[in-house]
Amino acid sequence: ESLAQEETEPSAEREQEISFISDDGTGMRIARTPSAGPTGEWWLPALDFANSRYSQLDQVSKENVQNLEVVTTWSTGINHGHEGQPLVVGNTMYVVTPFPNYLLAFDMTKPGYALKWKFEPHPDPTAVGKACCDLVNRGAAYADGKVIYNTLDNHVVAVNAETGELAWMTKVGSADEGETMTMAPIIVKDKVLVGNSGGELGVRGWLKALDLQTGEVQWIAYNTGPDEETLMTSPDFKPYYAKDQGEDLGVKSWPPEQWKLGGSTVWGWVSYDPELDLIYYGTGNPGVWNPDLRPGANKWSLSIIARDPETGQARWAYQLVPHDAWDYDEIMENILVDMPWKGEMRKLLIHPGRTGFMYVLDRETGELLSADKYHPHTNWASGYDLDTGLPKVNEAKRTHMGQETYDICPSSTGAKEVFPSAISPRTGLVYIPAHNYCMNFQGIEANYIAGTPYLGADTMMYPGPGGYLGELIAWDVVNGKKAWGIKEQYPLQGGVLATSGDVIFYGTTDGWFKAADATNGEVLWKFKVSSGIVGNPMTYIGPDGRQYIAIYAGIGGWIGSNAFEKISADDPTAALGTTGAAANLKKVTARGSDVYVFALPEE
Ligand SMILES: O=C(O)c1cc(C(=O)O)c2c(n1)C(=O)C(=O)c1cc(C(=O)O)[nH]c1-2
Repeated sequence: ESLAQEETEPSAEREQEISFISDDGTGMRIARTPSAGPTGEWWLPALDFANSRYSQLDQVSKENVQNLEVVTTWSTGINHGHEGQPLVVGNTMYVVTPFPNYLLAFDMTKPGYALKWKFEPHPDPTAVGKACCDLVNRGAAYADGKVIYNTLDNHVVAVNAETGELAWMTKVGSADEGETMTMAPIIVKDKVLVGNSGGELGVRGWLKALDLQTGEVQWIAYNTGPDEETLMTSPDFKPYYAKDQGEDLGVKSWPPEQWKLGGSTVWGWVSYDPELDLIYYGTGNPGVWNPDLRPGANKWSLSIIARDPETGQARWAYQLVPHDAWDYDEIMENILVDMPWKGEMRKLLIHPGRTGFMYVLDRETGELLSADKYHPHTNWASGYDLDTGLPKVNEAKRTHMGQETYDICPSSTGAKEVFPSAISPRTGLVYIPAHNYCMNFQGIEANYIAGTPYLGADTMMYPGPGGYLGELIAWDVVNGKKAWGIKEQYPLQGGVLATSGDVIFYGTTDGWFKAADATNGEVLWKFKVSSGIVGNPMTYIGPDGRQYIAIYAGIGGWIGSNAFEKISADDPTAALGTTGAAANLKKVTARGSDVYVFALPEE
């Protein structure tokens, strides 16, 4: 009896620390742990491990949001895409810039937020030529007195949050091989979790865990290759669907040796469920884009993988799209909530897919509970078979070598990009920053040369039907349908914040920062910032007890780089084929590098 007690104690202890944010109206609940920081601060990229981007702050509400004013602004001086979001720890705000990846610390107790220090990691400029999609960075995470983030040249850096001194730095990838890093780490207990970019250069995707204290690599989970290397050897590894079961699928689902160039990178978001003690992430496109050069399912590209953070061993894996023919990276955010589902409380994983489908899974088992089109023009598949977990592919839209396939929706840029959604337990809605593009796609020959583009496709993207390029879609999870949407002339390439004041914040690529009513989508306030927005809004309580809202203004990223002077609007294949979709961004915005902070007027 005493033995059993001992065994259950650690997890019981863990669970005691977990609190839940909930709302009686929807029955939705979101786990929060002390390691996500106190209410009013912002320690993790997505605020919490659930990737909810839902703040409990309510001083700014739908009744008063129209009074928001600028409190302070400053320029980071780096004119590339400002993705991600600041962190707030105590009275300090931390900002990571695009390459050369400065970390700036601002003293929020000083008027105008005086700079406390600037950390310069001096990344190797070789990485600049390897990044597919501008020189972006999606932010930092805080734990144990350290601010931790990735540099474009594949270093994970931990900086003393107080002094700005380097605590440790670990090189985890090789720019010579085409690897870069743009994603924001999360810190689970004593492990820092990071992933690589380079799916367009034939790299092999991975997730690595580093020791929070020393920066030493604890485990590496590749997303292609033998089970030994994908860490799928545990008896607890139980993929839900037959199609995902079997030995060494990360080798056998590829032509010989192709898995070594198989992409499936991790450049998006990682989630963690402290109760189940599992991490979740999505993987990118298989290398090479041309599907005829890699017959097979190409595991584990376009998959959602659940792992034990301690060992890295996989618990389940579900491939959303076998044998991708459209470059649909599925590194999108996985939002973890518990919710009544068909009369029963379920532990859900919500994944707004690049494919245009909203995937809802049971995150204990990896079972697909629903997959509904949230992008109305999605035509590469008609739906999903929930018994097999397979998409019902429209073969007329499957791309091939030497053959142009026309009018595929959505395009490779997806029905949404990496820019993250938010969820609100008060409304039961997921707020998705979506866009509306279709494409023509042709597979072509590709030769692998380490560290150079390895695409094997000509793509041309253009606006989808309807006369709009962006839409903030409020999606009713349980009923599997759109509740409402806010159409935007330009593509949405920034994240969303939801608050318990029932306000949704988001930014547009033409530089409008907007607040909308979370219940019905009425735009309540908007402010024109200096440059297009590709960052994610965040909120916190300042030293004076007031609620503040921060956002970056600085156009960039893949689609956003069409605003850069060097991209020719006359070349439809420039910016990886997106100029047809976004060339006119140049007319409405230009490069920027600003942080904006807003608040209600002082009483
Ligand atoms: O396959 C990859 O490794 C990889 C990496 C990245 C990146 O690191 O930013 C992007 C993409 N793919 C990609 O497909 C894509 O659409 C994209 C857009 C952006 C952006 O910041 O706007 N990055 C990336």
